[in-house]
Amino acid sequence: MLRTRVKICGITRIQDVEAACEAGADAIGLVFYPKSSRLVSLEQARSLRKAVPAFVSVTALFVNVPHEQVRQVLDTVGPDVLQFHGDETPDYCAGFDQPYMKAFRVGGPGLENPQAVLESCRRYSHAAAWLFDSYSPGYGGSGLTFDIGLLDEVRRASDSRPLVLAGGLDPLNVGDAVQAVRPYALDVSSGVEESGGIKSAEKIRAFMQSVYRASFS
Ligand SMILES: O=C(O)c1ccccc1NCC(=O)[C@H](O)[C@H](O)COP(=O)(O)O
Repeated sequence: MLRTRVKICGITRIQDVEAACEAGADAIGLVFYPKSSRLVSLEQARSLRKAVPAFVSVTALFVNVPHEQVRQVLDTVGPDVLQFHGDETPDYCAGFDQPYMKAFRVGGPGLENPQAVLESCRRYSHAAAWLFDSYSPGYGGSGLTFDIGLLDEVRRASDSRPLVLAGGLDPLNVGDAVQAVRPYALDVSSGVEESGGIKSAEKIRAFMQSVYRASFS
């Protein structure tokens, strides 16, 4: 059995890249959403990317940006995976010839029941993974949890993609979430932070320890 993979999202500082990688994170996320407290500039993103060791991947997160903006990040930063967290269409997401994750804001409009969640996901059949976050008036990184029962149909479906669980995870609740959902990976931001964009090495370590424990129990 493999340990559930972990992405630490919304990193803005080199020391947080180091803390995440030393604790065993599999991926880090860089946020290119202007309204986010975790927004990074292209220059910042390039420096952070260089600090990431081999075998740890880098995800670039966008919300409803023009195609050219994603291209610019691909060309200058070189992320491994794209994460679309807004209302991007399947054609748009597939248009970069790059692995991508589509985020679904579970419990929000059109995603209020398990069947609707599955139908929505199936539109993104080319996605490398489907990411499930809670609905919030902003687009994500809210620290809010959602009813994981809404993922029942997705978990049952035979054509499901790797499932990434997000939304309000922290060192205390992640163990139960892993055991209940058995996702491919977890994505966390607020739960390992001191404040917006400032991660806590201690919370990251505690989060990883909880994930290790739950993955093998
Ligand atoms: O982090 C942000 O500010 C953000 C802004 C807009 C869209 C998504 C954003 N973050 C996404 C994530 O950090 C994670 O994928 C996920 O939403 C978990 O966030 P959290 O509930 O804070 O752990």
